[in-house]
Amino acid sequence: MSTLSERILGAPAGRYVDREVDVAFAHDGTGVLTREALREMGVESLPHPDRLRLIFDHIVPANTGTTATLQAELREYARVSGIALSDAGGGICHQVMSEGLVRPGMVVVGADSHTCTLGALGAFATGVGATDMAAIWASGATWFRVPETIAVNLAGRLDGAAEAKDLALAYVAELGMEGATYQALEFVGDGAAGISMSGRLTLCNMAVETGAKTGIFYPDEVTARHLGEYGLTASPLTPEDCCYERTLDLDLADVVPLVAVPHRVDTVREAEALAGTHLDQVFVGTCTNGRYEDLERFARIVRGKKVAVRTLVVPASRPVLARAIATGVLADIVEAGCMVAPPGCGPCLGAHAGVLGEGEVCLSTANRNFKNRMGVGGEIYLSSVATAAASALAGVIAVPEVV
Ligand SMILES: CC(C)[C@H](C(=O)O)[C@@H](O)C(=O)O
Ligand code: SF4
Repeated sequence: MSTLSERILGAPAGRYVDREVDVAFAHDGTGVLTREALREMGVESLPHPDRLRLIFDHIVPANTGTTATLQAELREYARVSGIALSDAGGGICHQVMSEGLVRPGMVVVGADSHTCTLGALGAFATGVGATDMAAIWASGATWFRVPETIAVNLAGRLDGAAEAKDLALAYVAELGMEGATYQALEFVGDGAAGISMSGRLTLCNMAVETGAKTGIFYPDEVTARHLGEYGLTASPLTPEDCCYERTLDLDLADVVPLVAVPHRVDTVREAEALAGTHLDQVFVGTCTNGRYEDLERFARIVRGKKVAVRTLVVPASRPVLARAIATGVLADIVEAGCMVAPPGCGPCLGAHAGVLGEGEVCLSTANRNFKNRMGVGGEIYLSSVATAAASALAGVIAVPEVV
């Protein structure tokens, strides 16, 4: 009787295993460092370039000459070494990978902490540092300590204005920022089946905010439907009754709109308690909440109205942007007075396009609200898309209505 991580890694929790890696990716930031580490290690050719990917997303388009030069060098490196490149504007690495590049049962590593997002597809997906990534690129394999698992047992259905992001904030608050260090979170229970792939990606995305190695869903009909869009298939797997370190029971019907307050992700309050809080900016996007389903929900709320505060919407990938254009969702967002920036991380980590000034307050749909993250002296509140949309219209934090 094993957890899904144990089944994929092929050994019981606590054991160290060497595993071939199915896909290993880095972005424009960590890619530069990975390239540098490979140079220092004297590695010239890579054994499996077909399993590697570079995805430009963190600072796109480049914001300075230095960034542009580094990106140009990395672009050239990808070309000569045969590594597939998703260039600026293609989207955020985790979103790009979720669009047909990851299948259940795969071992996926990314040089970015939110690689756990891809556990939504039933893969064992985790983040590593750039030096580890260089070793993986050089050898095609790495070691893992098979994690112990916490079951997040979901019952019922989300209702009212609550969405998967509120559930994510609820479990992060419950476990705390170190509550699952080096463990895996397995999302199980009847309630898991009712969560869309977009919602699952949001839930797994935030696993690392509890210190977890990964978050993971069992492949089921929702997974099969998602993969089917890319011509891929998946066999369903069901949880075995086993060996969890602990079980966190959550009733989805109890989840209400929540907001994480500065400067900790696990300091969460009901949106209602914060209603009226001053805002200078609303930011909708990121690997947490920049998918089509998110943009569509946002558009449904702001359609035919005008935002009352600076609002920035950043699609998570080019396909997300293209679909939002095709369906009219983007026009609704633009007509409501929002700015739209090219697919990528946007201002999530304070590098460009939407950085906060001293004392400015942002309500963001991202996953981290650490001090100074979006700009020195800025304050970040984290919420769902619906709460962000209601707040953008109100100009202050507001509770979303059921739509
Ligand atoms: C820049 C990068 C290494 C970082 C991460 O790994 O998470 C970033 O994506 C973030 O969200 O803080
Ligand atoms: S969107 Fe934000 S959290 Fe996600 S990878 Fe980019 S910087 Fe990191």
